[in-house]
Amino acid sequence: MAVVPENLEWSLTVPSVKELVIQLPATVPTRYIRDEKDAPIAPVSDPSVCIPLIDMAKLVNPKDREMELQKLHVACKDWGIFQIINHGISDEFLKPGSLEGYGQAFVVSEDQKLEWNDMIFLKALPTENRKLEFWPELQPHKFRETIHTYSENMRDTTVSIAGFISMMLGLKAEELSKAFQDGGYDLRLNCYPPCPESERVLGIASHVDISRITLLLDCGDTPGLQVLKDGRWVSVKPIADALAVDIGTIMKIMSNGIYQAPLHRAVVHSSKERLSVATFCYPSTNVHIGPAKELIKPGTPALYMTLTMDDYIQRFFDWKRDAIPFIDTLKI
Ligand SMILES: O=C(O)CCC(=O)C(=O)O
Ligand SMILES: [Fe+2]
Repeated sequence: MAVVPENLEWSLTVPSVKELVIQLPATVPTRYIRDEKDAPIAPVSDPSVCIPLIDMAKLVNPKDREMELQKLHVACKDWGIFQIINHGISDEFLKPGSLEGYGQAFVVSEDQKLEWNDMIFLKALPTENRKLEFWPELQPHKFRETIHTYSENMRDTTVSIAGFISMMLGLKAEELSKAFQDGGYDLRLNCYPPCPESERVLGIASHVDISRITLLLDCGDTPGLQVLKDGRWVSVKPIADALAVDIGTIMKIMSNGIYQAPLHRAVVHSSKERLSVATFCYPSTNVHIGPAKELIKPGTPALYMTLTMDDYIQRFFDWKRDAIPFIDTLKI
């Protein structure tokens, strides 16, 4: 008898999408097909639906800083996602090489729709969190060193963004930066093989990240990421050397709902493979998650409960995905 996962911490094993594609199917197994009606996709020609672009060089330049900080604040409030350029990470580390992936997470029933995606999920920082038995050792060449340096670069970038965000929210910048410095960083390497029925499947179904902040790297120029804004799916156009910064549920709670944690998804292409790397930043386990105390005043009560990181993760694993959005289960 098949083992049925009790919660989202365990996942049923599913076939590899890449292996399926090798057989050159003309159609796709029904388990991947999603024909249900969804929000419309915004036309790419509409300039009002372009996700905000933040220049990190301007954030550190006293002459341009004030304006760019305002842009950042508005991006977090209105979108919860933006792209950053001039983040200082060398190009070499934005190309993590050819990544191979296998597996899917959160598959809890045999008839649940599957994603057109093979992925590898790794705990990267702090280094003692690494379970090296899951890390490829010899192939791809230099995988371990590359991921090590890559995750450290992602941490440094997240720490600077956190500093700027805390300034705009009126929080103590050093405290938040320190919390991000000591946080946990997990990597999800997504591989979306080409799909003969690309319009009828999803690479990643619509979701909100449960992290504090997620940095997303497109390894190439094939678009795939879409974010839901005002009832329409907006495509994020990959920009060379840019990273997308996505506000997760923890940051939305911390900001007491001032910042958005947007629904996003990944669509796939009919003839091109797409690779992306998501770096999820979490607080370390001893940190409490809740609205920042500076933001709770008479007239602006806490909208979300405060709980330990362990409780937060446990609640996520026990959450029933089809019921209410996860963040709503944490409302006071
Ligand atoms: O591939 C993408 O652009 C989206 C990835 C994503 O949302 C995730 O891994 O959580
Ligand atoms: Fe995501």
